[in-house]
Amino acid sequence: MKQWCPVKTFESLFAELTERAATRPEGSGTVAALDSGVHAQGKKVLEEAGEVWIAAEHETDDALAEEISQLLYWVQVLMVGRGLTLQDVYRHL
Ligand SMILES: N=c1c2ncn([C@@H]3O[C@H](COP(=O)(O)OP(=O)(O)OP(=O)(O)O)[C@@H](O)[C@H]3O)c2ncn1[C@@H]1O[C@H](COP(=O)(O)O)[C@@H](O)[C@H]1O
Repeated sequence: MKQWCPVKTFESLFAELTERAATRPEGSGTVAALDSGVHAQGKKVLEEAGEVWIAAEHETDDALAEEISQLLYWVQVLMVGRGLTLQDVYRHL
């Protein structure tokens, strides 16, 4: 039988990463990403942004979507690391 798989959203991923930061489960890549510090996180944001740009110019829609998902993840890691909430960002939209 096929397992039910909830759809992940920007908000639910942020909640998941916030929970990882609080509980620090063993083997979590997010915990390692948070521990790597703001300088390393910022470099990942830039790297993923560059990959989004390249994918937008040269790759398929699906490849572009995957790169965008990675950019969103690293932006969220940076936010959680700095202690920003979604509301801190949304109030500027
Ligand atoms: N959505 C993500 C996610 N997106 C990107 N990444 C990480 O970001 C890195 C992407 O950087 P790289 O570009 O170096 O990765 P790559 O494998 O070389 O891929 P390409 O960009 O070259 O295609 C990978 O190492 C991934 O581990 C993510 N790591 C985790 N998540 C989600 O975050 C949640 C918590 O994850 P854990 O903390 O690992 O439990 C889970 O829902 C995960 O699905």
